[in-house]
Amino acid sequence: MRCCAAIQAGSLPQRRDRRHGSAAKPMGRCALARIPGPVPGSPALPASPSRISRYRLPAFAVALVLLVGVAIASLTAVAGLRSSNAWIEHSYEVINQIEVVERSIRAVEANARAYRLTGHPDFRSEYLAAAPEVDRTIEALTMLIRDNPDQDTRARHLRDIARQHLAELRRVHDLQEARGAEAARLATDPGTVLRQWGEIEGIGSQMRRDELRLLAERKAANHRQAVQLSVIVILGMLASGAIMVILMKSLTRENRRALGLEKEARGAAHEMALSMDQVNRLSRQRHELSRYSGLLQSCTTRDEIVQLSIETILRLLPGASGRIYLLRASQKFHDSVASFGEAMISSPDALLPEDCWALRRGQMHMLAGVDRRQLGCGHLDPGMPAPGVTSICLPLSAQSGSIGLLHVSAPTEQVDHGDGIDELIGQLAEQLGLAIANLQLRETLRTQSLRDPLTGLFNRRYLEESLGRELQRCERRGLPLSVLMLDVDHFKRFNDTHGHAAGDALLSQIGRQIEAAVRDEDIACRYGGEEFTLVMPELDAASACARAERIRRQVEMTTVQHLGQQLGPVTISIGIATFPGDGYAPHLLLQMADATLYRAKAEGRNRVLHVSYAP
Ligand SMILES: Nc1nc2c(ncn2[C@@H]2O[C@H](COP(=O)(O)OP(=O)(O)OP(=O)(O)O)[C@@H](O)[C@H]2O)c(=O)[nH]1
Repeated sequence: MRCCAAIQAGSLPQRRDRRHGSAAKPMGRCALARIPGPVPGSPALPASPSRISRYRLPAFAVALVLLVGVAIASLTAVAGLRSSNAWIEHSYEVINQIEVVERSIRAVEANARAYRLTGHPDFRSEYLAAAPEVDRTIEALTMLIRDNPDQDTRARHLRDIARQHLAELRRVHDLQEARGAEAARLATDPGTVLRQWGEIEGIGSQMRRDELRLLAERKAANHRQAVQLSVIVILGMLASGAIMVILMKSLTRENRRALGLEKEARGAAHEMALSMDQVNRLSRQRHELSRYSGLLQSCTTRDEIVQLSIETILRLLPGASGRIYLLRASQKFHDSVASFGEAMISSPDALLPEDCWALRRGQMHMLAGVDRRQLGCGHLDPGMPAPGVTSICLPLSAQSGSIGLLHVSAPTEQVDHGDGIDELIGQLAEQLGLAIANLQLRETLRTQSLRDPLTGLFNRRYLEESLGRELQRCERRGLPLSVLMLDVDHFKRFNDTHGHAAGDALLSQIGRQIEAAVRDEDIACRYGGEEFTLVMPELDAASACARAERIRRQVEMTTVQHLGQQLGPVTISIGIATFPGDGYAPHLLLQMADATLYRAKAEGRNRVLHVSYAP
């Protein structure tokens, strides 16, 4: 498994480009092996929290303090305004009260004078009623301005003058009551009255002016306070508003960043899950391939290898179909030795190497059904691959070169899954090629160890192995078996006359003649030297004699071509022993055939002899 447990930033394994077998685009084969980068399409995020965020709390505190300050300042200013308004009202009250005092003195003065001039009792009543009012209004004025020492002094002075004036009026009134209007008029001192009245007016004016000055000052102070309050409120609101705006912006940015991170985390989790699936699938596939490798070691026949390979291919690609081809001995055609699955793309039973790009180039050739511009192999149906089907041709190679072809077709979505299944099938093909090549090599070696190199016939070892087996088989089935011993007559003389090489050529030719004369089930061997043995299962002595005679005649009629010379002809002698009449065991039959051969030699050579010892 290519996946690693540790997380590595951004390094993904490369997927092979299946169409050309080269490394290409990155794939998420190893999900654990990555920390996902920013999710595509997500807004660019700040790498770290904004600098403002660390001042956010103090900024909130400052904004809060500002708001509280503004509130306190506003309350204080409002209280100040209320107080200043009260003083303004107070000034108006004082001014008004001064007017009231002056009016009350004038009323007393006017009624007293009217009574003196007319003697009408109504004026007298008015005078008597108005006189006490003066004291009350002056007392009220004194109460209003008692906090202002200057005004208080003036008020007291005004009260004294007013009392003196009222006392003068009273004196004149009392005189009028006692001695008549004329006496009162004569007793009136206009100078004193005018002076007192002038003083009263003067004090009143002075008090009014002073109060008007105070009123102006209080109005100005009131205005200042109102302006200050406005400034404080505006500045406070602006400052706290600005802080709030900055904080809002910071929070919005932070929120956006958090949303981005969350989206990124969701994307990463999703990718991780997909990658885990891929890792598991890859692990299963690797396991299948390693199981295949293990079992392949134990396969002893080509059929087992082919069967195991097909089973593994179908485990890796459950919907696949295809064929396995092996190169014929003629080295020309590749014959199909097995097919599997329900063929999605048909390929013939035999094909020439020129028909397949994979065989020509010695590497995988893949065709995806969607792209018809790709080079298609000649052995596939025209118009193939079909849409949605991918065709993969993989050469089976060994050290000696190409020995066959694996053709697999499968649904494109299975092949194009991003987990390198084509690579796995490629590895399987490599192992399949090597396994078949090994098997072929083993068979060749085995054949070589059982064959005589000069004649191509089986050797004596194989004879001993197979004679016992064939004898048992015939015995079980109650059938005869004949053993023929053949020996070239006067071979030493032939050797001596024509040379050892000519002797070899003769032995080789006799071997070919014997091979051509026997049936498939017969076993033709070179027993040693110029001696041959034929095991003929299911053949009785008479039939064996007939066949032996045919061989003898063929050899007798044949000459050997050696170094441009026609040599021979030679003759052979043949001794025959037959089961069950001449023996029950392999070595007994061989001994009997050998003994008969020697007897044939002794009787004159160039003959076939069977001596029946049966009772
Ligand atoms: N060229 C050649 N000669 C062989 C080979 N093996 C054995 N010989 C020779 O075969 C000859 C056998 O001679 P003999 O056993 O005397 O038999 P013969 O000369 O055939 O006489 P008869 O069997 O009695 O007819 C010997 O000279 C061996 O050297 C071989 O592989 N090649």
